[in-house]
Amino acid sequence: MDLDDFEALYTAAQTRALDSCAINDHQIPGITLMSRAAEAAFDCLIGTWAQPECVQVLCGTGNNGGDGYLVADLAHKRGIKTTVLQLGDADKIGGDALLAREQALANGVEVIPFDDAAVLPIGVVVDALLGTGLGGDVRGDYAEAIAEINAAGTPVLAVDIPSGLCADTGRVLGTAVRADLTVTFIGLKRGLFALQAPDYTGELQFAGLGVPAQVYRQVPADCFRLQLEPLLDAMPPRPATAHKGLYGTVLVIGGDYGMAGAAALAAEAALRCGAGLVRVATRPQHVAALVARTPEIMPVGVESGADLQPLLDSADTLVVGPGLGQSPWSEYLLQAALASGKPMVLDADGLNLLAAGKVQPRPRMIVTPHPGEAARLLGVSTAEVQADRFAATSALQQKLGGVVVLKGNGSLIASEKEMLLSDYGNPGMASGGMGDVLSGVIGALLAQGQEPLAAAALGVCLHGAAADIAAEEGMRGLVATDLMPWLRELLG
Ligand SMILES: NC(=O)C1=CN([C@@H]2O[C@H](COP(=O)(O)OP(=O)(O)OC[C@H]3O[C@@H](n4cnc5c(N)ncnc54)[C@H](O)[C@@H]3O)[C@@H](O)[C@H]2O)[C@H](O)CC1
Ligand SMILES: [K+]
Repeated sequence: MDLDDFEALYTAAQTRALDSCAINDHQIPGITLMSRAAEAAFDCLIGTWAQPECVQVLCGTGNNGGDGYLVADLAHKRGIKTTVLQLGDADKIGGDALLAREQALANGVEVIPFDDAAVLPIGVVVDALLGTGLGGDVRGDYAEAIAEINAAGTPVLAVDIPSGLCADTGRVLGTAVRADLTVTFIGLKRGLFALQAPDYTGELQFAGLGVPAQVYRQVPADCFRLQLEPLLDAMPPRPATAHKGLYGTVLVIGGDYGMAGAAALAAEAALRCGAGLVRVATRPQHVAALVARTPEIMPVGVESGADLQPLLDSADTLVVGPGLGQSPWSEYLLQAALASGKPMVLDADGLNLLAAGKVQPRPRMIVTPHPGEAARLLGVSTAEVQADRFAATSALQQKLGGVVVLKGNGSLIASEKEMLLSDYGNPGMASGGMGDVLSGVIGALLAQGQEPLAAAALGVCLHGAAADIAAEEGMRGLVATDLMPWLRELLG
């Protein structure tokens, strides 16, 4: 996998390092960067809303506010009625932000203390309150200003990041601006793609501000935003001499009483993603139903060790967990699967048995927890996992080894060295069975020779992209089976 194919994502600290590298090592003055940021934001504003009747710019006392003053200056010069509502104590403004404020004032821009004004429900509002300098939950007037922006009912452009959104995690820190458009500078912040961020950023535009490429080599990123196309290119074309033996045998292990459907979904997804053969080790009572649903899969009823071993021997890849349950039967099957040493995707109840200490992890697994399963595996609350998904995913990877997929908005895929983010997918995926399909997708890609990280990355993006197409007919009522035709179409 070539990470150069993907956009780098940065933390707030890394973005500040990019800024200072551009300023100190490449002699681009901070005020020049700020002017370029303002020009980029203003161009997006005009490009989106043409000539608004007025522009209200809410400015904080830091450099995000500095950007805002220069946006106001540009709007004023364009003949647009412009007002700056200024938060905080003007005496606190320094550095480049002070230069920007002085420039706007000198050019006749109206600047009013926020305390003496209100956000009016007219024109376009520009949010230049808080950027990457946000520290902790939004305090005092800033919270009030955000509430007024969100209540004004006008189009909102957020400068760099919607104020109140954490650039590192995507969390809303108390409150945040709901923007229609966010123009972010120099580096894509990873928080713009995680958790609730899409509900707050609106359309996202990036402006590099003419920072030399060398700066990005001097400040390396440790997280990358996946794109489906380059990952698909890694799947080799099928030769004329293709036969099913070339594309691996996937063994799905699961489907305890009442949960045969989970195993069926994983098995069908594996077939739809190109596995050569798919077998299912499940309760004997489920065999007929599974065959009836998908005649191409080969379910085998297992109750004892003797039954399972031949299936493990003939499999290239295991998908353990869909509908596995947590009974003694479940535990036995998982123990045997782990002992086989075969490449494995471990999901659902397989993860819960692992978290309960019923089995020990082994290297080279791909685990695919949702936040609750990750929380159990880490011994923390789900809220703690969601509070910093990046940290939780790294911690779980360090604990288990192998590859960890933390599902949810902005799914994360981590190996020992890499952290990858997929922002494919949509809220319609919040329905039972989606995780079972994902585990089958990844199992099929592993069986076809993809390395674990590549199989997980492609599988997550494929799964989310298929759901995005299926959701075009409506998010509510989107079910896991709806993904099947699109998995096949996207893989080609
Ligand atoms: N560095 C550059 O050359 C460029 C920076 N850009 C813009 O600058 C901001 C980052 O600016 P910074 O001064 O570091 O911080 P902020 O303006 O984001 O905020 C600091 C400001 O806010 C107050 N504050 C912090 N936390 C809170 C809180 N929880 N509640 C209330 N108030 C808070 C703090 O007191 C400061 O006054 C970056 O995002 C870009 O927009 C240029 O774009 C590029 C050049
Ligand atoms: K902002």
